[in-house]
Amino acid sequence: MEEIRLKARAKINLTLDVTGKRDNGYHELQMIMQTVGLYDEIVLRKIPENEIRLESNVSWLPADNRNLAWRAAELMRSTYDIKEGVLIQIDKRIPVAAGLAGGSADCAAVLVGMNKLFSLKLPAKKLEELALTMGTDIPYCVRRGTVLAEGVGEVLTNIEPPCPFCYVVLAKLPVSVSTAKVYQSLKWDQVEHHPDTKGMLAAMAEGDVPAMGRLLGNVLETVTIPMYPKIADIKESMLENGAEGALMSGSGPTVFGLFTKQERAKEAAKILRKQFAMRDVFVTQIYHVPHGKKERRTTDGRHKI
Ligand SMILES: C[C@](O)(CO)[C@H](O)COP(=O)(O)OP(=O)(O)OC[C@H]1O[C@@H](n2ccc(N)nc2=O)[C@H](O)[C@@H]1O
Ligand SMILES: Nc1ncnc2c1ncn2[C@@H]1O[C@H](COP(=O)(O)OP(=O)(O)OP(=O)(O)O)[C@@H](O)[C@H]1O
Repeated sequence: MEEIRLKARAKINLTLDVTGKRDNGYHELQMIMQTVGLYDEIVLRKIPENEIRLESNVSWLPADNRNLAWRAAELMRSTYDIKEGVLIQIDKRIPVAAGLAGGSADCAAVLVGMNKLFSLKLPAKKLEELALTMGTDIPYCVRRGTVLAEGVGEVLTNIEPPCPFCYVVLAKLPVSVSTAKVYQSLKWDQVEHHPDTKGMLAAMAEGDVPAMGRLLGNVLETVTIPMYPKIADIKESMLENGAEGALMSGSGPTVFGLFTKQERAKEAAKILRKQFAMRDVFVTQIYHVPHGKKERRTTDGRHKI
């Protein structure tokens, strides 16, 4: 196999609670994470030169070891003594520094892709371990689906049945948020409203999207909304325009809304684009990871996952 094509999908946090802080500054989390349909497309290709090359459609995105996708390829090459080089092409669609784990998703996809491209046959658990050395969201991005994430984000429990299907509108203000700064500014022991994680798990088990909408919660909103009050206005607009619930994802600034009807989601997206002069508004949906899905070959011999 010379080339592999991958979809690196974005995540949303249906709940995000902080329950403590470790001596090293990292926070103890309890969050329900969910993959959505929006993805970056990544092609990995073997090249004869003993190096990693990275190209993307975003001119200002770093193409060296500052890029998490580059780092993933390098980690696999050095750990497993791979002599061949790799070209990474990223067609970026997930907004950057948005709370959607775009960089983490690219990184995870490259780990999965290198494992296949070089027939390393590493189990998913090993890929999740390698992922954690590069970022706390990355093990989840290797796993994907509906997952309860605890610890600093790396203790993962699959949730069965997964989140019920619904439409998701993502709306990102044209500002970038630093995850590190948000956590540094969080007064975790003064947070008054913690999300009801158990309640959310029960609502998901019932397949009750309206109840899920009422139970969405993210304590990082207490930091990011005062920085960008328009986030609260976007949430309100989503609710006025038919969302069952709306919440900031991760450290923000992206707001997501859950919709049971595709038409209403499309209409809300149209209104949001206009009302807040936002370009980054997407209508997507809950993504379910296919169970036991076999690798598929495209007609030209490339692999798809
Ligand atoms: C906000 C979330 O996206 C929710 O899913 C994640 O918790 C953040 O995941 P991430 O972007 O992969 O974060 P990392 O790259 O591991 O860490 C960025 C910074 O966030 C802070 N951080 C991260 C995770 C955590 N449990 N506690 C923290 O305080 C640390 O200061 C760290 O320097
Ligand atoms: N492949 C990549 N795609 C996007 N950003 C990347 C990538 N590699 C490194 N980065 C850097 O990572 C930083 C955060 O980008 P990212 O899009 O992952 O943020 P995020 O969506 O807030 O992530 P999270 O939700 O995990 O906190 C940016 O400053 C960006 O320059």
